[in-house]
Amino acid sequence: MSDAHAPVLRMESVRKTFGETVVLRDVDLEVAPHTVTALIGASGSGKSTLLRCANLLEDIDDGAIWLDGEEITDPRADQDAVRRRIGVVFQAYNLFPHMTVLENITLAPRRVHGVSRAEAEERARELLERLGLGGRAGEYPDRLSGGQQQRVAIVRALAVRPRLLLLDEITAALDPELVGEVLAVVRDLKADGMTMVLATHEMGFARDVADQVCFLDGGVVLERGSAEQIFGDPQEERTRQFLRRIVEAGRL
Ligand SMILES: Nc1ncnc2c1ncn2[C@@H]1O[C@H](COP(=O)(O)OP(=O)(O)OP(=O)(O)O)[C@@H](O)[C@H]1O
Repeated sequence: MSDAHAPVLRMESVRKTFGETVVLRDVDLEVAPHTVTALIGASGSGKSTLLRCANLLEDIDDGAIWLDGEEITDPRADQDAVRRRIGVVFQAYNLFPHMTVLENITLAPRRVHGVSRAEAEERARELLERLGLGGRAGEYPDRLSGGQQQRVAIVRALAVRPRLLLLDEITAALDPELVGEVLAVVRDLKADGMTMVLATHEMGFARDVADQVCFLDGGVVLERGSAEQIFGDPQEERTRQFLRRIVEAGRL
């Protein structure tokens, strides 16, 4: 697509069921280039499933999804090629314990993208430096803190130069004092213009960093808007209730 303003990701009327359970219903989403979309909502509201559908890790039951104007849910779409354009970071870092940081990061560029070892290592070292991990390339993951491991997982996702980055609760497994360093990385990536969709329980962070906030409730995007609007002037009672509970829990 040549239109610089066309959505990077678009979902239309997406429905996802697991057996009898409808997990996403009629989900519409548009993610503009160089923006951050935060998915918020109670546990089980469908945030992770939405991200997994966007990356084709889950098949959808109805609706359609486009990446850069190409319908990726079209059965003729090359799913592997689509996944190569989307970086994903999960709550669990999923680093290979028997590989060094550098090997973890260069695996996909070399094996999947056919990048030469020299080029893959150069890019990896550049990213490690940028994310404050210069000097860690030769370490094994278990020698790193949770926050450092998660930053390595982010570097690994960035190493293939993704068009879109999906971040699923990337701070959920971290000790509170390590959360900040990972969120700082997301802020930096936003400043660099990376397009991101993130599911998060870190409301303060969502309010600060997101251009668009979607509140999910029972698999429906019940309310969406700017961070200012959703956190400052929510229209739906369910959104107000959710945010009230967050405030009461001292998490906003
Ligand atoms: N593979 C699966 N099989 C059956 N049900 C599933 C599966 N994955 C998710 N679900 C169900 O789908 C619903 C939405 O789950 P999902 O993980 O997307 O929610 P979430 O908003 O990301 O929750 P959390 O904030 O706890 O991560 C839940 O009811 C969950 O039990």
